[in-house]
Amino acid sequence: MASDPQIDELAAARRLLVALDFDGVMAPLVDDPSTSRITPAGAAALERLRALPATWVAFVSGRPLGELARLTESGPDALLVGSHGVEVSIRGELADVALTDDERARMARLEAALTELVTAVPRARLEHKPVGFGVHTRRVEHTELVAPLQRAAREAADSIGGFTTRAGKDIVEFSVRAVTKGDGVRMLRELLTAEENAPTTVLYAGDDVTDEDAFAVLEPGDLGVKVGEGETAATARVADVAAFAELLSRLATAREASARSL
Ligand SMILES: O=P(O)(O)OC[C@H]1O[C@H](O[C@H]2O[C@H](CO)[C@@H](O)[C@H](O)[C@H]2O)[C@H](O)[C@@H](O)[C@@H]1O
Repeated sequence: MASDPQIDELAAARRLLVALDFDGVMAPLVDDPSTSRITPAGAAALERLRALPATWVAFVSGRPLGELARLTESGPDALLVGSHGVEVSIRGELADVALTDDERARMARLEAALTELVTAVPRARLEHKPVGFGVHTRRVEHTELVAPLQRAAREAADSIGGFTTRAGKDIVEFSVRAVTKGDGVRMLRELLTAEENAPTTVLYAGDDVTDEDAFAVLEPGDLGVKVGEGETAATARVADVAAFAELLSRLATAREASARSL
């Protein structure tokens, strides 16, 4: 759990960026990724934080940017990082991720290989992303088929070459770009700084291995919160999505009090 002094320190930050992973942090994991939603408690806490002065909320996700915007019901002012740091959108301005001919060709080869592999495993699913693919296995009933599928998918990517592979929760992902969520958090700091809103403090929360890249770029005074189990460089931990919504609510209450006392 984040301690009260940790929350109070965040609440008193001059300019606070709250940067959040989506799946497994704001939205509970579900079988069908298109139905994921932020919990009502999490949404209420975010609304309170967004209403505060010098406070920004951003999402940093492995999801494609367009889908992230839809699922988070983001408006034109949103700060969004999608595709594990590759796609960045700040207040509707979208950094271009035009694929090179070589990247396009390698993706086409991998798509053909993964389609064949996934089709052979009942209830496995291939997710198409702007710069890669995800091989989903959450719904596979014959669990003994999962490891061989994931191994064959990795081998296919390795034999084509130039892919970054990430293991997530019931998913293996392949990207033609090596950019990380850490790059995404750095980019958010830079873009807000260019608007003269440089965050003095960052709260980052994540539940997966890919979030470790973001924890790694946090600076003294920032806070990393790991949601759930697993090794982490984050200095605070909560049990699950509900506990993290509770943390955000505590932060909103403390920051509202600190805003009133200014
Ligand atoms: O960085 P995140 O926001 O945590 O996104 C990571 C991946 O999330 C999605 O997959 C995961 O969530 C699904 C819905 O709960 C679940 O069915 C799946 O098993 C999880 O791996 C998403 O589909 C991926 O594109 C994201 O990279």
